[in-house]
Amino acid sequence: MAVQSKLRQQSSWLTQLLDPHNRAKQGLGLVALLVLFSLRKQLQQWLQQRNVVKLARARSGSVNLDVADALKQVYLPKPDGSRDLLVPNRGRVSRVPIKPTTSRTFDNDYAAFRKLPPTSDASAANAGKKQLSQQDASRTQIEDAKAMRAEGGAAAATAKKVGVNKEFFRQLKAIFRILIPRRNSKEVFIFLLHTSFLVLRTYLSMLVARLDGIIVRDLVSANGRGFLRGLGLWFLLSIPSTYTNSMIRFLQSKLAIGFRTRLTRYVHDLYLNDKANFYRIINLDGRLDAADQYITTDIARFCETLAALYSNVSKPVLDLIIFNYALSRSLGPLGILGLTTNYLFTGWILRQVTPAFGKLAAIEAKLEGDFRSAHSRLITNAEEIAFYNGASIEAGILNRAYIRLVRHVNSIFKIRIAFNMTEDFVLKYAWSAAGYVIIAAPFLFGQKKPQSESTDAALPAAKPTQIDSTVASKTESYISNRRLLLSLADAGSRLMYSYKELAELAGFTSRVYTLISTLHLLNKEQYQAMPRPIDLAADTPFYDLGNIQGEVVVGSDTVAFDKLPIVAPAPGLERGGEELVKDLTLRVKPGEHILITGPNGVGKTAVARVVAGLWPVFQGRLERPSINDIMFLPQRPYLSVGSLREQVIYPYTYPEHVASGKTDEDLLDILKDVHLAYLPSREGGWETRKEWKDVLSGGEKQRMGMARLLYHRPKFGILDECTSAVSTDVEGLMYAKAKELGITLITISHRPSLFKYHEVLLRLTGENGAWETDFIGAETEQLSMEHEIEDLEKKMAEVEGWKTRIGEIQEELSFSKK
Ligand SMILES: Nc1ncnc2c1ncn2[C@@H]1O[C@H](COP(=O)(O)OP(=O)(O)OP(=O)(O)O)[C@@H](O)[C@H]1O
Repeated sequence: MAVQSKLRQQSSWLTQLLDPHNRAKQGLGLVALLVLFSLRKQLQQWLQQRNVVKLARARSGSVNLDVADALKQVYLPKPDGSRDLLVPNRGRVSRVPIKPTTSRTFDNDYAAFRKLPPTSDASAANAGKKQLSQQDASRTQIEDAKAMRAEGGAAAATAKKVGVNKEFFRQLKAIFRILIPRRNSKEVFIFLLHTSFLVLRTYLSMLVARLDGIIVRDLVSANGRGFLRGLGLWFLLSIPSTYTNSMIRFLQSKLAIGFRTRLTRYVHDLYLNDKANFYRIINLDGRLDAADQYITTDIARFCETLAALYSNVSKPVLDLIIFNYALSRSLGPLGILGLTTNYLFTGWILRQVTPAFGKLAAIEAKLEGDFRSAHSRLITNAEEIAFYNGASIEAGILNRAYIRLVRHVNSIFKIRIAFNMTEDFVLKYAWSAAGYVIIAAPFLFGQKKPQSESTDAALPAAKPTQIDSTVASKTESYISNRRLLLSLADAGSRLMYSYKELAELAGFTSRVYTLISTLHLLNKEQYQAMPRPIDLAADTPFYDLGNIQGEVVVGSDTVAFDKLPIVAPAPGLERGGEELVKDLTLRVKPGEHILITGPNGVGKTAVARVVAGLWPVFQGRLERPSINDIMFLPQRPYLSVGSLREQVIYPYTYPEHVASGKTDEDLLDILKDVHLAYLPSREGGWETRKEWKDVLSGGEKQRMGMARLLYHRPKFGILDECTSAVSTDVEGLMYAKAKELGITLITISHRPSLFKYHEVLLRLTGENGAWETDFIGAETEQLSMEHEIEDLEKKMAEVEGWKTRIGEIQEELSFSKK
């Protein structure tokens, strides 16, 4: 009998805890809790396998690679066209499959991103540009004004209307296409799991509130056993509660990193494709200033804020619903009416005092970007700046960028003082006071017993106590309600904090959207269109990036220009692009080597830019070979991060080099041709990895550029003063070798000594875009030879003078010794 009563007592006790009105739901909750708890290990394993680095697949992969192999190459191509990124990791090699975003995906997404936000950096830039045109801008003025724009008004004008509005939700919707591309994306799974844990946390909070009340009730009624049992259950509850909390944080981070990976890959695929959008964004567009800041920092902050926001919003919303429901059963309709009025009124007050956090966040991000790019410029040009002793002026530029950032951040801090005060007062004090009043009313005025009391009375009776059971029951009810109210206040304040985060998210969303939108537009060659100035004479051509009419034929076996003006683009400027060469008409057939000369700044490199597709063909027609048959060598050779071998084979990857069938011996032969054969032994072999741009001299770098040409053997080579730092004798040998390999040379140079390696001369005169061609036949070549002979004879004539001077010096020295 005693045992039975004990059992009954215990079961009634548990029943009270697990809300007698909702046993089915509670049961389900507990089951879910247990299932999640037991699946913990499997879940983590699954996440690791799928997302973290996909290491396991690499280890058991069909190709066994060691770290040395992974250092040789970045990617491993696969038969289906995708590639595995090789990541050396703790002495092993991980293979991370990289599936490039398809052009179909980009086409599908284009419609969602084609509308650039009306008030972004673009508007700031345009505002500056408009001022410019009024000043009849000369090039210097343009540069000055560009600097002013970057320095001054841009930040203030940035993202004027950024905030939680319709535009924000439109942009967020567009970005979600990338974040969650499919219904079965892994982020959906993480999201659902995250949501389950959030629900579980709220459920556990309710159990804690209820248990709290029961413990105090047992305490008040001097029920020692009940109290101890409650304490035991309290610790038991702490296990799932702490686990739930850490899982929420874990899944939130997973969601953030998952989003970031998706966005970064998408942006990289759009930024670094064959259309060279990374070049266009700087040279053919004035809408963004520092894309690196957008890609590295803004995307990361956007993803972190978004992932955090979900748990920060959903948890308090869920809490508000569930706790209000629970309270409504204790406090009755009048209590709920009081609570709702309180929420609405205080919410309205807070809305009034909330500053425009979105706009502030966007400006802060822009200023951070400016500060960062100032540092990047210093690193890129460290040697030049050091030679000029330009540290102090650079310090000024950096400090100015930093001070502008700090001033802005400080102003945010100040704005926040008043807001935080109001927020704290409302959420901590006003809400608590309202809570006290609502709970106390039934007790003080005794008009109505709290409902929970009657509910409890309906339960199987708790152990009879010596103390007045009404007091115990009232205390229990009070403690439970008080805890629920405190949790409600907490949920409310978290919701308010989330609103702040939502506003900040609007700022980051605007930046990320602007980046993706600009890249999409550039990818479709949609540049900023400008209207033709009214005062422009009818016969003056107007080259607007929004109106490109030229035709480009890729795949031809010649390089041909047909009435093609070479125009320096001027993104967003009202006067349009500047015509450097007028209607160029010329055909370069294989074997017809051509030399382009002309004064500085006339547009020689511009011709190469147009052929390479970096600058648009505004009018006329261009024919050029496909990308594999033409190679461009710039004046400043770029040296990549990688081994010595990778410097020669650039832009080939190691597998492409292996597939080409060329060996290290072939590479050494090439280095011999450019007089760099000493490099592999001097630098410690082909695998040596160094910061090559600092290791090699100016002339060595240029010879490395020529080595690349001899390695790839394209049909055409466009050489833009790429041997200006190489001695003339070695330069001649390299040109002869290139011709011997069948490469047709289109050389840009001022050196007459190069005439003899070419058949045709294109001279750009710089007078109203005029140009002329000439055959470098015997006559021209002889003329250039004669020039050289003349030079040498002049020098020979000076020899006698130098000899006399040496004699004089020696005489003076012997005289001074005496
Ligand atoms: N990205 C650009 N946007 C607008 N104008 C440019 C750009 N790059 C160069 N220019 C301008 O185009 C003109 C031609 O430049 P280009 O580099 O073709 O000269 P160049 O004839 O090769 O001179 P040099 O002999 O000094 O190398 C110059 O006036 C230059 O200022």
